[in-house]
Amino acid sequence: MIRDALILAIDQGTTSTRAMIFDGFGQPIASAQKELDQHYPGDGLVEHEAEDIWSDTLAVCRRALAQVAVDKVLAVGITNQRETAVLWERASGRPLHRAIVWQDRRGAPLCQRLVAEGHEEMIRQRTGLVVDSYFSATKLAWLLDTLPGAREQAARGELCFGTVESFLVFRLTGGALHATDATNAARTMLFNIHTQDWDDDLLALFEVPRAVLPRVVDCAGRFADTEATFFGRPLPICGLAGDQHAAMIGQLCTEPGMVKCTFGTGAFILGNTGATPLSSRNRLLTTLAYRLAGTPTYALEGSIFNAGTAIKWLRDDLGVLREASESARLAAELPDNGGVYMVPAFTGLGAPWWEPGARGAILGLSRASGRAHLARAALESVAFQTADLLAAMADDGLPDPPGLRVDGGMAANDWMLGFLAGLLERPVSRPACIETTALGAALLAGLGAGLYHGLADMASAWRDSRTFQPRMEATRRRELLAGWREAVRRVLPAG
Ligand SMILES: Nc1ncnc2c1ncn2[C@@H]1O[C@H](COP(=O)(O)OP(=O)(O)O)[C@@H](O)[C@H]1O
Ligand SMILES: O=P(O)(O)OC[C@H](O)CO
Repeated sequence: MIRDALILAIDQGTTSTRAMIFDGFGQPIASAQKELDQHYPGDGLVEHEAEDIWSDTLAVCRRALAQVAVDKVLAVGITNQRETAVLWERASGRPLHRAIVWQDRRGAPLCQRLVAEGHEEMIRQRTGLVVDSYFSATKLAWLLDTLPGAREQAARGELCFGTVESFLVFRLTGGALHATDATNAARTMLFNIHTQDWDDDLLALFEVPRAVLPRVVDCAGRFADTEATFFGRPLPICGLAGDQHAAMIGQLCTEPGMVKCTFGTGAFILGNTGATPLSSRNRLLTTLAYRLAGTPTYALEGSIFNAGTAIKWLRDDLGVLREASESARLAAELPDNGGVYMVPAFTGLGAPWWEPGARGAILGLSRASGRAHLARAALESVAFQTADLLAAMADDGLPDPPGLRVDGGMAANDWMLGFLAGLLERPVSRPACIETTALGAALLAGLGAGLYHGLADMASAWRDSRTFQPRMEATRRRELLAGWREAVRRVLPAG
């Protein structure tokens, strides 16, 4: 094995674009990052400039590659914010509209119609998803309905739809490859997770012509080379996965019952269910953990739409925090939460409520409440939502997880992880490399390039850095969870 080979991982996230270079042992060698501009053109609307996504990706890759010998780079792995929909011209590569971001709720009326018409159960059975505007299908339908002539052009094969990795692959290969991987496809609400193909009935329901859709590939393989002009020489693209699925790989959650949670803008908990797609009675999603050599491994997922956003909001909009990390110190200053709860439903509530109409609230304020209470309430809200989802997974039959593996920008917060361990009554482990999403993309690319011979061969890439043990009294836990449930009840629409 040539472990001195390097892998370039591209992690195109909601708030930033990163390029990281790893060695064959999963050690980070170089990185570069750029914040991505967010556009909020109206209530519940969230967009990104697809051209920014592209130019930022090129820029960070070049900056990271400048720190290493490019001839040692064996392969490229790409991972991405999922569900975000891009529609572009096949001939020119020009996007027809800003990318519609996963948090965007403009598809909600169409979702309501589909539910009213009785399609919910069929959609759930085939895609594993709850009917919600989070997924790409209603975003694509909106684009095809809104842009003049788009549906006809799409039917003639003149347009390409893709999630962000698909757009990047298209651009990086100079338009040679229009592909998506199975994990990203599984988030569109157009893909049948059992047949592993686009579903004709769903395409008919959303009036999406097959010609606009990318080819669906595995998460690892030799897909295509980047154009030589971008990085000085062609680099083979060998790994593709949605960011939460890449994090499953980066966290080495490769056995049934293993669970990871990534705390970024949102928070996403995935539990590996092996070869079996478990059907949830708690409105969790059935999704792919990954697909290798044509064989899907399934997962249950709970999606929290707003996690780090709450901290970012306190910092950028209210000016309550100077730095995101200050939230840990402030939370630790208080003996308890003082009865203050925050429900950060800025763009509705995700699993298990799926309530696009819910909006955020801060409850229980008194004259004694200060900025420390706000910081603590924001951090606690993320832990409460995580606890709700793990309880739902256990109820759905996921084997009892020994602990939780965490990563993402917010996993740097020791106070939150300690609180979470107490709430879950389980150890919470943070690996040495919390950039597990990028690591997962690199490992998949290494697998596709033949650097690793299988998942077991990658096991040494995961190293524990700190495990937070549960230390919370049972009565306290019960009181806190009761306070949280009451707060959620107050933001859910009546009835
Ligand atoms: N020490 C911290 N404590 C709490 N939240 C943090 C901390 N550091 C970063 N965050 C939050 O984490 C988010 C960034 O995480 P990241 O994984 O980079 O996000 P994404 O991949 O979704 O763009 C931001 O919303 C930020 O507010
Ligand atoms: O960009 P992130 O890391 O917040 O992840 C976004 C998710 O993939 C949305 O489903």
